[in-house]
Amino acid sequence: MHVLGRTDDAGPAVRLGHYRAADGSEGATVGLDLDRPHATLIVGKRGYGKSHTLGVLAEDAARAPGVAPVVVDTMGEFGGLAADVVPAHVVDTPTVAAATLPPPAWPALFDLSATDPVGALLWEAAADAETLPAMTATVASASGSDDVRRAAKNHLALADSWDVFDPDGLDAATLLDGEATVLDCAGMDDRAAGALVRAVARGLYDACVDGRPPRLPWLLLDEAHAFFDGVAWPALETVVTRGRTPGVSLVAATQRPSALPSVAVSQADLLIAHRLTAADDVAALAAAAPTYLSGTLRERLPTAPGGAVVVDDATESVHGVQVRRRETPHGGADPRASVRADQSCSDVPQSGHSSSTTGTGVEQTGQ
Ligand SMILES: Nc1ncnc2c1ncn2[C@@H]1O[C@H](COP(=O)(O)OP(=O)(O)OP(=O)(O)O)[C@@H](O)[C@H]1O
Repeated sequence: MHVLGRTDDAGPAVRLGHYRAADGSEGATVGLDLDRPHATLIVGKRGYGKSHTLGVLAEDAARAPGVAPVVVDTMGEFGGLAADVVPAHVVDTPTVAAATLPPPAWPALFDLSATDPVGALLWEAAADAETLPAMTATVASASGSDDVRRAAKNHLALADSWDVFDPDGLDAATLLDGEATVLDCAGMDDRAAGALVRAVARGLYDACVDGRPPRLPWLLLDEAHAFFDGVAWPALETVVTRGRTPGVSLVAATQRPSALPSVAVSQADLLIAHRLTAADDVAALAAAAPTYLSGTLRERLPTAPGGAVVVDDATESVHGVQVRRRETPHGGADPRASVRADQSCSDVPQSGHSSSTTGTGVEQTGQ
C-alpha cells in the first residue's frame, strides 16, 4: 500500500481506499500515515462522504498500536465504531470538570466580554473555585450590584443544566490509555459541546507536553465549523498550530471550509476534499492550495460520493482517491422516505389486516 502523509515506509497507516484515475479507473491501494502527528482537513458538501471518511480514519486509528483516537460525535453517527469490529467504546454522557475550563473561557462561554461586569464576575468565580456549586457560592458572596450577581448566577445555573460539568469528568489520562473513545454529543447544547471539546483538546495537548503518554492522541471532529468559532477555538488553535511537536493530531471535517479560520486551513498538512460546489468554499481552499497543485482545485474535485482529492504536504503531491467502504456501521446514511415506507410495510402484521386497519389509510403497492 502506498501511504500518503509520509516519505518513509514505517509505522501504522489508515487504509483509505484506492487511487482513482481521471477516467474513473481504480488503481493501487492508498493509505494515510498514522505514525506521526497530522492536521487533517476533510471537506465536502452534504452527502458526499465526509463523515464516512472520518469514520474510515477512526476505524484504522482505533486498531493502530500507539494511537488513541477520540471522536467527537455531534450527530450520533459514530456509535457503530463500538460494534466489536475495532477496539472502541462510546461515552454516552461525556462530562468534564468545570476547572478544566480556564477563567477567560467562562465569559466567552456566554458570549460575554471580560470587561462586561457579569463576564468579569464569572471570570473571578472560575479563578476562585473549581466546581459549579463553589463558583455559584463565590458569585453569591461577591460585592457589587444585585443585578450583576443574579445574572452571573443564572449563567452558572444554565451551565449546570447542560450536565456537561462534573468534577469526576473525563481526563486525558483515561482517553490516552485505552481503546478509541466516541464522545456522544448528540443533542448537547452547542456551548456545552464547545466547552467539552475545549477541555478535551487542551487536556490531550497538555498531557503530551507534560509527559510521554502511551499513545498519541488523534482528536476527530465532525461538523468542525461549529467548534472553530466558539469557546473551543483557543484550544483547537493550539492543537492546529503547535500540536505536532508534542504529538497531537487533529482531523476536522466540515462542509463549510469558508467558515473556518484561515489558519485552520493553511495549517492542514493533509487535505481530503470531496465534492464541493459553493464558490466561497472552493475559494477558501484554493487560497490555501499549495504551489505543487497543478491546475485548479475546482477542476480536480470529484463529483461522486466517496471520491476525493487528497493534497499531501509531506510528499507535495495531489491524488484522486476513492475512499473504501466502512467496516463498522455508518450511522449517517442518508434517510430515504422510500426505505422508511418499505420498512413500515414489513412492520405491519400480515394476518387479517387490511390497509385501513393499519391506521395509515394509505394503499401500499408491491405487497
Ligand atoms: N466511500 C464511500 N463508500 C461507500 N459509501 C459512501 C462512501 N462515502 C459516503 N458514502 C455514503 O454516502 C452517504 C453520505 O455520506 P456521509 O454521511 O459521510 O456524507 P456527509 O458528507 O458527511 O454528509 P453530512 O454533511 O450530511 O453529514 C452515506 O450513505 C454513506 O454511507
